[in-house]
Amino acid sequence: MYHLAKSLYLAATSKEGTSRDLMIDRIAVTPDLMLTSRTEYSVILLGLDNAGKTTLLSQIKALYQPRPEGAPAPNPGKTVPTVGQNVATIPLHDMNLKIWDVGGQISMRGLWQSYYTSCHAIIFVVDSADVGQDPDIARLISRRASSTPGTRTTRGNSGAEAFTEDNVGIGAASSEFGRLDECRQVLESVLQNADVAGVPILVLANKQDREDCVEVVRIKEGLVRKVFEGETGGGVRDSRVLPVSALLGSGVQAAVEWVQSRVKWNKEGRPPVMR
Ligand SMILES: Nc1nc2c(ncn2[C@@H]2O[C@H](COP(=O)(O)OP(=O)(O)OP(=O)(O)O)[C@@H](O)[C@H]2O)c(=O)[nH]1
Ligand SMILES: [Mg+2]
Repeated sequence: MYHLAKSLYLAATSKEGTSRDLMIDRIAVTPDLMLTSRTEYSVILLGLDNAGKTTLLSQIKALYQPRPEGAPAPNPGKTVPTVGQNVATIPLHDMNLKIWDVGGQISMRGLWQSYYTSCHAIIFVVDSADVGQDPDIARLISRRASSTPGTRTTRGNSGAEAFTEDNVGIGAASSEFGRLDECRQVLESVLQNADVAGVPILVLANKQDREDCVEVVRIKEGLVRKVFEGETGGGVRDSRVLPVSALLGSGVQAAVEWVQSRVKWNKEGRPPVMR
């Protein structure tokens, strides 16, 4: 009787030990946990409404997020104007990128600053088909000065005309410069914000697949370089201008890789979070 009880006890305890070990093993290799217990950097997508931020996020998800075998790739072309935010966690080999896509309509832009203190990089998306064929902000400013001598206009902080829902947006009357001036003002206001001082910025000249788009070099020289070198440029930071088509996916991988390298370089200034 004693021997029977002892062997039953040993069998019970050794089985318990085995199953606990197995459980620990299984927890250690669960893919979900591997995803969540990693270095995480946050990226915000900014830019005017209709620039292509949500399309870009969908394309990044389609390229980087694992999906069940046989599942169709999501169609990044179907979007509605973003009210609020979309967010996705993108697993890369050495980090997770948590990408926040926030609405670009005027009424949404006030929310952007609540993302500034915790972001590690900014992607500013420009619609390359809506900045005119010669997107040079110097021309824009001199044209405005000569066409309105002595007239008074409503001005924003940086001397630009104040934009309202009525005079801008995709439904507004088109001008030779498209939405270049609005884009300049919005980019300047982002750079000027002290909460994003030193944060790397990638400017994407999007919609490069469209026939009426302007080349990335024109956007870089005429808009981005002038804004960065101007008095509202906001100090020293890593920056780059790249061409993409969020719709077709071209250039998207290079954009993600640029962000991936820069958040690491800047990790002393903005350390990642561990999840
Ligand atoms: N041809 C072309 N169209 C694009 C591209 N990217 C976006 N679009 C189109 O542009 C429109 C607006 O795209 P969204 O991604 O919704 O723009 P958004 O920046 O998120 O706009 P908000 O949410 O209002 O801030 C949609 O019709 C997209 O299909 C692109 O690379 N090429
Ligand atoms: Mg959107």
